[in-house]
Amino acid sequence: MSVNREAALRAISDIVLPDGRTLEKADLVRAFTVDEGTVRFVLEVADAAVARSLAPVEAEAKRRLEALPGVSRVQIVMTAPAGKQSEAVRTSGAAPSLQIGRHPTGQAGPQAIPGVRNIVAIGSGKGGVGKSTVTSNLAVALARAGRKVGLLDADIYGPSQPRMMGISGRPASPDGQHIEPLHAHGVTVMSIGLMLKEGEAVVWRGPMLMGAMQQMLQQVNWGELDVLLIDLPPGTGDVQLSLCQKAAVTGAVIVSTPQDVALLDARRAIDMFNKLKTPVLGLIENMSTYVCPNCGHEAHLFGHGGVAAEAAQLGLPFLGELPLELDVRLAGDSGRPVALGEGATVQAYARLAARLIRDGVA
Ligand SMILES: Nc1ncnc2c1ncn2[C@@H]1O[C@H](COP(=O)(O)OP(=O)(O)OP(=O)(O)O)[C@@H](O)[C@H]1O
Repeated sequence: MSVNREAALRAISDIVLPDGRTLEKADLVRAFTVDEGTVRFVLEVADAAVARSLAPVEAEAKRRLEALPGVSRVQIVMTAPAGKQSEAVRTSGAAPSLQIGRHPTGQAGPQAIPGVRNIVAIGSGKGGVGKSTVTSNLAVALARAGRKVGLLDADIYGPSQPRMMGISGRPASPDGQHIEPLHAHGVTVMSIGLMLKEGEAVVWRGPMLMGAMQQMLQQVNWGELDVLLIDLPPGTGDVQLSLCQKAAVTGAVIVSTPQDVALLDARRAIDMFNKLKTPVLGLIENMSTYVCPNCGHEAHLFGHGGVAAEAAQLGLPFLGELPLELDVRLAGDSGRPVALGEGATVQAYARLAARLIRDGVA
């Protein structure tokens, strides 16, 4: 049996603070989530002294929540709002170094981003299958097809879009509240990697990731977009969860190589999106065929057709296959995605872009 979010929130709402207000009245609870028996939330406090005075409140909240049937774990993070982070406080992970903005705030449900017509998440079960490469090239192909495209690099554990799209430098925030995205190859780009010190995000836990994702979605000046592509980290973790909880995601595209092991992980990713009630728009086979640049011989290094077969079995659209080609990697490494040029791979990306436009999701 699992407890629902509202019941869990209700259980702590009337805890009385030292100043006589209830927890609900004081509005200190942020990013309250219940996930398979784990309750997590942030107690946002003014400074370290207030945090100390609230220790009994934290203990009481933990006690009450742990007493609820179906709750196996309670994680409470006490932290100061942005701008007060140096005085802070005690957290179960490091505070986000997005110095502008705020910690995660309560939100009724998934929200649209003003001006953004579609949000398409690009995911994969396994790392290294080419998800970021596909995202950058698809973004360029959609821009070449005349669409207004945004690209959010949410791969906090290995943000590669700055390199692939050829952008660098910390994005500006003239008002201290909103982040100005960068622009490259006709695409509006933001990477969480540009806002972090190296290695920082790896210690973050659920609430911190959630806050950072919320900022990337809602505080970046995305402008008018036909589609915002989101390059997710591989696997099925807190970023995916935060995204689908915070943003009205149009759907997810899954990238896989044809290998069985990659497909197995892709199935897990699909299962996660199904659980999060995010439609899966289809599957893409990357590194499908290798054409020798010298003799033109075709080889299938990772097998071929496995993703199409998997899509058919799952009753999902197969969106297309993309060849394994040296130029793809070289272009990615040089910051100029291969889709900016001409040739067979470029046409494959153009077909993929046309398909998403035709399906009304880009
Ligand atoms: N079709 C392709 N042909 C040649 N090289 C490719 C192709 N797709 C991806 N690569 C290369 O494979 C490597 C991994 O690709 P990429 O970083 O896009 O994968 P990923 O799934 O996003 O990985 P991560 O798990 O790190 O997020 C990169 O060096 C990239 O240039």
